[in-house]
Amino acid sequence: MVVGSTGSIGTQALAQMVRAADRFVVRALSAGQQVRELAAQAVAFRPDVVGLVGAEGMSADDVRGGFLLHLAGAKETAARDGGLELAGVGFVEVDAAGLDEYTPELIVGEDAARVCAGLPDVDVVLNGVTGSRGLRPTLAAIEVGSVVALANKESLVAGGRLVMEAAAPGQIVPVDSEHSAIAQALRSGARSEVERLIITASGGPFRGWSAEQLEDVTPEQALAHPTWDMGRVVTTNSATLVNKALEVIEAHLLFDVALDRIVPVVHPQSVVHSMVEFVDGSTIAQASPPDMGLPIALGLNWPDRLPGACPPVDWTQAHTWEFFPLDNDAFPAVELAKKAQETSPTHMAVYNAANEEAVDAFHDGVIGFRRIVEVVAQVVEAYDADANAAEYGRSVEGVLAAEAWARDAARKLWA
Ligand SMILES: NC(=O)C1=CN([C@@H]2O[C@H](COP(=O)(O)OP(=O)(O)OC[C@H]3O[C@@H](n4cnc5c(N)ncnc54)[C@H](OP(=O)(O)O)[C@@H]3O)[C@@H](O)[C@H]2O)C=CC1
Ligand SMILES: CC(=O)[C@@H](O)[C@H](O)COP(=O)(O)O
Ligand SMILES: [Mn+2]
Repeated sequence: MVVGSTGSIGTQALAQMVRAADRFVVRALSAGQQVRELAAQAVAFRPDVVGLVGAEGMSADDVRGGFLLHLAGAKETAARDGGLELAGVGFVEVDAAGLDEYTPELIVGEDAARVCAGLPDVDVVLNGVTGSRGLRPTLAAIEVGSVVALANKESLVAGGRLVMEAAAPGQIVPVDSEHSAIAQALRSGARSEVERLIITASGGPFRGWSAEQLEDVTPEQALAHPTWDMGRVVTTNSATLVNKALEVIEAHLLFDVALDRIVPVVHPQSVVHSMVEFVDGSTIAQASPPDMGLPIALGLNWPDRLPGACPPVDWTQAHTWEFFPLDNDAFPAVELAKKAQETSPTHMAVYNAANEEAVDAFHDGVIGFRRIVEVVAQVVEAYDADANAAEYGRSVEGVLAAEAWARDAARKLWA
């Protein structure tokens, strides 16, 4: 099943499932507000269950009504055209047999993703939701024993050890490109032979810029990622390097490697997705064009590869791959995260929540680009004084309380 099926990761996952239709049956789909798109996806994939949060202020009845209306429209189109054009997926052929009678069970409300993710007898739950709202769905899937193909890094970073301790070994399969690359490279040696993890970063649209140059950056500039086409939050996080900060912590938790042995390296081409250095001086890199099709397909089908998931590097052409150290002065987000992770079990939940608030404020024109990471730093520093920091890390409710505190503290900075 796919949580966040209408997003960038979700639609690319559906495209992979269309390509390898003999291997996948979609049991459930869940989305936020895109009712029309979800209804079309439902008609194309015929899940038993769909989940919808719905737009703010809409009643559950209105959301249901809207969905059923769009479902009827999508059925009509599919019957007429023999299929449906889905955003981010392409044209999907639809079998007319049983189409009229098809109506999925519909779960509506803020909890819809968690309910869908927690359905029993599902092999793999792909979590493609954005933000730490993905934490409960991740935990629900783990609890019922499904494999979690995890794109939603925030749930792991915010939940921390809680998530890793709830999961059985191998139950979380990384979809994030860097972590998929590391998981692939780790197959080259024993865990005891691993020296360091090298996480590549594109450097974002402002690679090489000084702190002063970053002062007047606009949302439009921040969303112009040089190599990847992704959702708004992760793209903004790439520009501030907060994405790399979250990914360093994600790697630390997933692969149980100490923070001082995880090295972020700027690689503007985004072809080497990360590397593992072994004790004998050998470095194993995973390379493919910047296309999430590969890590998504591998995450859904782990440990087996899906043929044709993405085109390979064209080795008949000349290529230049560059690697540079990170500029921690202009982009302090990674160092800040390492310190936060070492301070308490909930400091990264606070870091991430403050960042989510600051990213929204930046896009709303309330704060400037550089303020995003400054806000995160201020909120994390203020949290040091909270006597409950360690206690919060022992339960989901505690993590959510720490997050709520952080969101409030962040908003007060520009109120
Ligand atoms: N995009 C990429 O290439 C990569 C993304 N990632 C990670 O994957 C995750 C998803 O990113 P991306 O696909 O870019 O994000 P998008 O913003 O494109 O998609 C987010 C999805 O979450 C859904 N959603 C929004 N609010 C809720 C809610 N309250 N409950 C349930 N679902 C909700 C959205 O639904 P709707 O649109 O219907 O409102 C949408 O389907 C992030 O954690 C990101 O960091 C990691 C590596 C690469
Ligand atoms: C595709 C993917 O995994 C993103 O998380 C990507 O890594 C973002 O690029 P940056 O390296 O610029 O953060
Ligand atoms: Mn990534």
